[in-house]
Amino acid sequence: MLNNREKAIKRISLLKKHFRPSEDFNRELDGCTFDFELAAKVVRGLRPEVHHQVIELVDSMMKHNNFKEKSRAAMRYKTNYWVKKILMKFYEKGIFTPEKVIEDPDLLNRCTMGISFFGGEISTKFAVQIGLYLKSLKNMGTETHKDALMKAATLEEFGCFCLTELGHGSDVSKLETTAHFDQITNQFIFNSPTETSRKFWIGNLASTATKAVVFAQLIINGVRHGIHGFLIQIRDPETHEPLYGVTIGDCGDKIGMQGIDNGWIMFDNFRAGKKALLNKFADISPDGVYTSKITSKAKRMAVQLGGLSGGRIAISQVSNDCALGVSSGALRYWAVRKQFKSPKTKLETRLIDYRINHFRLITKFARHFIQHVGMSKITEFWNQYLEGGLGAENKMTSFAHLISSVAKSVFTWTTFDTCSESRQALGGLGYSSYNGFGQVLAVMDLNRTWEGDNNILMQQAGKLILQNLQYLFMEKPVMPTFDFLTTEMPEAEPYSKSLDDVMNLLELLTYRASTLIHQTGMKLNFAEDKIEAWDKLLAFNTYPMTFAYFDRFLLQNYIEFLENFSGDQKTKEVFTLLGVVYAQKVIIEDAEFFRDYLTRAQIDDLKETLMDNLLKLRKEVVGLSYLLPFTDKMQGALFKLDMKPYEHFLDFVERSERKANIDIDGDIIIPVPR
Ligand SMILES: Cc1cc2nc3c(=O)[nH]c(=O)nc-3n(C[C@H](O)[C@H](O)[C@H](O)COP(=O)(O)OP(=O)(O)OC[C@H]3O[C@@H](n4cnc5c(N)ncnc54)[C@H](O)[C@@H]3O)c2cc1C
Repeated sequence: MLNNREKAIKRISLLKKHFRPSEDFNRELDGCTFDFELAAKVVRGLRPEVHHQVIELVDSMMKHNNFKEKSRAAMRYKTNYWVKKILMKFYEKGIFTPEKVIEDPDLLNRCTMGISFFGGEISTKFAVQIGLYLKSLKNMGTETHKDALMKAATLEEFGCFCLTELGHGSDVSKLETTAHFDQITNQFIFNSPTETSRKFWIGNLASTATKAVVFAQLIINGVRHGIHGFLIQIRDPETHEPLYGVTIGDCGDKIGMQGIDNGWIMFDNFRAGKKALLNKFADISPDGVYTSKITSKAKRMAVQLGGLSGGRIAISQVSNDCALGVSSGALRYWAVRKQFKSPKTKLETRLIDYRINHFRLITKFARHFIQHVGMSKITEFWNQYLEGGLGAENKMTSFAHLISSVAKSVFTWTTFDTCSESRQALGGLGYSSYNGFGQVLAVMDLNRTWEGDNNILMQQAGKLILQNLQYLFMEKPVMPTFDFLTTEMPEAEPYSKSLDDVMNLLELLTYRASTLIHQTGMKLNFAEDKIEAWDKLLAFNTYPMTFAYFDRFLLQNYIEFLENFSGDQKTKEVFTLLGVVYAQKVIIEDAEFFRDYLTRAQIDDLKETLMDNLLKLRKEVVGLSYLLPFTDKMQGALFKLDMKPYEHFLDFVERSERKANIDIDGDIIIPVPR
């Protein structure tokens, strides 16, 4: 029988040819009480096998993680190079086919997001080409646009997704770009009437794309029909020059994502044929009459853009993976790094053995682990929604929007926070670019803004949560995950059950979610000026309610995961402990809410229990960090799986000195002026 250490070595050896672990690795893995192989199988099973295949294939293709020492131009060149190389390899190996990508662009989008640690730019470029451009052609286009779909899937044509303008990003109903239909020539005439109507921030636009999906106000005979999507050629396929009537520029330097060519575009009486309209949800008849089954402009826009929220699911996944990877790496480093002698043992203490550090990072690791399990359920919901087809009649539409919005907000906010704490956890060495934090923090920062700014998404999610309360009073069925809600607000009464039991913790989180939903609903209902009240209630009512709903959902889902786990008792205990720590921290952070249920003494006891639980987790957590599907090339220099941080870090530093003017993987020489 292999012990945990040997099982872990066997698994890592599959990814890494010569895995020679340090003594620290041996000690940490020997200390774990759970069954490594079983737990790894369970964690891996949370994702379709193709996710792992993609990571393993890309891992085998890369020489090094691309830590940046490159110019913007070199980064862009490398990004395009790798996107093409990786996709063609997927096709060659049969992991995907162009037809499969067209059929299920969300799957490729999520899989390629999973490789973001090889380079955030590479996965973002896939997201722009597949998750935005190809998917909008699929969702909004018809037979007419089939050819462009195939060219997008094979990368014969690169495209971009032009929604945001300089003046408006969140409120896209106010976009200013116009598309007048000219009935005489049967053409659309595109214009950017103001400076603020310039499409801005558009990925792939500055130098890559020849085609664009452009969102503009459709105007026929002076009548405005709202925002519609159009597919247009923007550059000459031979010369790559912008077409007549199109001006394209570069958005310039950014605080990250240098490998993505974000650009701006303006139109001056640019003409495109009638086929440019992506006409699944609206069309123009041969005699120039506008037709659409969806009568409301707002609904039409929501349906057109709705399917794109799959990008939010992918961002949620990649963010949480990143947080798990980074916090795991920091915990491994802490298991090696020592500072200060213990007055008791007279030996230097490992950073991971300080109790404050348990609180700093093990609590975060636990949350991201619970979110990791939650992600699998959220993806399941998303796939159910897609099965219903896009359109106003799909009953899952509102729920899909709710769950993707709140997941994206919570996962990206918690990830940014975890990355920042992990950077600090590495002390001064965390500031070296070879540990990847510059890139990671920049990307995770961006994830909070694009695909819908988190604050906007929280408002939209809040509205949809409250809709469920209304449904209950109207005796209509509620959305999935709202079974806990009733027309009665829970009575607040002293709670005497154990706070170290995951089911009891769920009970408390259920009271909290249910009470906050009722309280917010009531305040809005009784407000004289509902618009004013909505704005005022966001900070102390709607946001806390939305977080509370999601915290509860995550725990409920995690308990289902535990109930379905059929392995040994010890492994189950460790998994349970993660859930308990997650929920205890949530309750302590919102002790103010629980004051009607829990006395001050109970909260103080809970804090002690949490610290004791963290101590128990301390001996498991480094082993747990190896369960996750991360490969060595994804890790920063200090995070390597063999737990020899100084060796790897110095290797990076020395290589960088030797090759100060050479790209880290030795491919491009960047001339240094002498
Ligand atoms: C690197 C990068 C790449 C991008 N790529 C693309 C792309 O390929 N295609 C594309 O179309 N777009 C792209 N975007 C644009 C991105 O989607 C938008 O920036 C984003 O949706 C936010 O819009 P905004 O910048 O207009 O912010 P704003 O809407 O101006 O928001 C600014 C702040 O105001 C807050 N706010 C706004 N409205 C309200 C309100 N009602 N109540 C309270 N607070 C509010 C927001 O929460 C935010 O914090 C990209 C952006 C970046 C930075």
